[in-house]
Amino acid sequence: MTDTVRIFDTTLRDGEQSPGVALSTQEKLAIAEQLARLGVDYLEAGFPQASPGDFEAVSRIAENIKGPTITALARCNRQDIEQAARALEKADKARIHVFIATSPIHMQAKLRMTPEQVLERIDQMVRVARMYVDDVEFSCEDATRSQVEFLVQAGRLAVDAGATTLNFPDTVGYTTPREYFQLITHLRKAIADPRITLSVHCHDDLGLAVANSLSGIEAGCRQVEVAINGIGERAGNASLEEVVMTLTARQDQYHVQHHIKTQEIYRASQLVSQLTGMPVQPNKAIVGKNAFRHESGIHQDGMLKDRSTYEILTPEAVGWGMTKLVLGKHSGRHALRQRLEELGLHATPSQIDQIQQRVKTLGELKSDINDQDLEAIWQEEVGQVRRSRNTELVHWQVSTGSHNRPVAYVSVRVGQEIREDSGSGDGPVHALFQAFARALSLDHVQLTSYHLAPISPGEAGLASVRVEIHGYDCETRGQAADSDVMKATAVALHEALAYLFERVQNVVA
Ligand SMILES: CC(=O)SCCNC(=O)CCNC(=O)[C@H](O)C(C)(C)COP(=O)(O)OP(=O)(O)OC[C@H]1O[C@@H](n2cnc3c(N)ncnc32)[C@H](O)[C@@H]1OP(=O)(O)O
Ligand SMILES: CC(C)C(=O)C(=O)O
Repeated sequence: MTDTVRIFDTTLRDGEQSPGVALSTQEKLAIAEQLARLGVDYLEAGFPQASPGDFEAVSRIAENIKGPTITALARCNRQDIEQAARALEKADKARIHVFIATSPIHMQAKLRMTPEQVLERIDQMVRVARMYVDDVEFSCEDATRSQVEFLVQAGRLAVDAGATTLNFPDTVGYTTPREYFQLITHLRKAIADPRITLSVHCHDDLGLAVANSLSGIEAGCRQVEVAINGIGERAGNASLEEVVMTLTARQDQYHVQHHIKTQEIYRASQLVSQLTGMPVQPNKAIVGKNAFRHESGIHQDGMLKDRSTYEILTPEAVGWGMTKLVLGKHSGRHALRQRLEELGLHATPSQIDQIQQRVKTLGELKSDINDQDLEAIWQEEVGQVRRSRNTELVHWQVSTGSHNRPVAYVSVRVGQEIREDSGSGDGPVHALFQAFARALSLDHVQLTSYHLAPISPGEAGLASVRVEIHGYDCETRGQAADSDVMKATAVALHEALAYLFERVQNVVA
């Protein structure tokens, strides 16, 4: 029998706890689709009790994403667990993940509970979770600063109450590989129940999250909790790509299998970076821009003679450099369909027509359309990051220069009605924002964030624009990609303001 480590992805839960990150439901669905394609075993979709938005996102993912077991986080209280169960109702495979802190500092200072009260709560709440699902994970938050015998007690109690996975997180990134190995080895022997999966969840405060996770696996954990690009609370979580590729490249050391389709890693990394607005550092292992680039002469000479002189992994293994056909303005539908299929992206004939128009327009500016360009276009035309169809951006125009104040004019269709207006501002983005706000009669709105990032290199490469708008007691976001930065800005502003407009209309109606 093969020994398999289950990959539990928490990009959409702990990953979204990264300061400055707030994903919309559509963006979470787009990431969840890619995580399913990647082959993660468990997909932690969120914390439904945290907000109505989180609840909606978990529910939509549970309903629409097939393959992984969809997981929702809950504190050890009845409301959180019931809310998680409601959000997971439509999932084919569901898990509730309940947690409570077990370290003296967390119990005393944060929970204000005695150890006995914590144990009682674990027993009660794991039982409540089991009333809703058969698959319950229990986590001892701050396990690595907890007393070992208390962890044993908590773990045994959770198992007796029905937990099927026990997770011992290094919540504050405090442990070291050797210490964690010893802790997990002790817990495995003391709890000794072959029906239970032990799990690790490591944070990167000391830069040891991946090393500690691998230590946990060596000590017998068969679930590892990770996030794409290592995003997460504070310094982040162990990165999925680093853990998975270490297990892959060093089979000789770890002797375990996993279910990840490694060729999907690079795409997942790009999508998460684009939608969260968190760039990947160039020297990041596996997915950084420089991860497979060789600069110095001696290295290049070695590479030309035999790639394995300086490459322990091939870029193709993680989905880099798979392009076989060069797409551009002369490409036809066949080539386009084939490339999309190679990338695992499905589109109907009419969607292919729309994508082809976008590819041709971009091809006028850029000689070869790479996979990142194509995926960004697909996401907008077919994928989950598609535009609202209730209002339509008909026309936009912006003018700026050294001697005139930027002015913008926009025209938007709302149902049968065409609404037009103009605006001026300190810069062209502000002018466009004003024009849209006036056209949609949105008086109390503020542009709180504007983020511009290149998607693909080169002068005419696609750029992604993300905006955040505050108004009417709500934060909305818009995102668009285009080689024309102002066009991407107009589409993103329209998307965010159209959402607010529809919300205000619904409230009034
Ligand atoms: C290690 C981790 O990553 S844990 C997950 C962290 N994720 C989040 O916090 C998600 C976002 N959080 C939120 O939206 C909010 O904190 C909410 C909705 C969950 C709770 O909001 P509030 O009710 O306003 O409480 P607040 O966040 O201020 O305090 C947390 C409360 O939960 C209690 N609590 C914390 N963890 C647990 C737990 N695992 N089980 C039971 N109670 C807990 C705290 O003791 C505190 O209780 P108190 O109000 O009686 O003092
Ligand atoms: C809820 C748990 C698993 C967690 O996120 C942590 O301890 O870091």
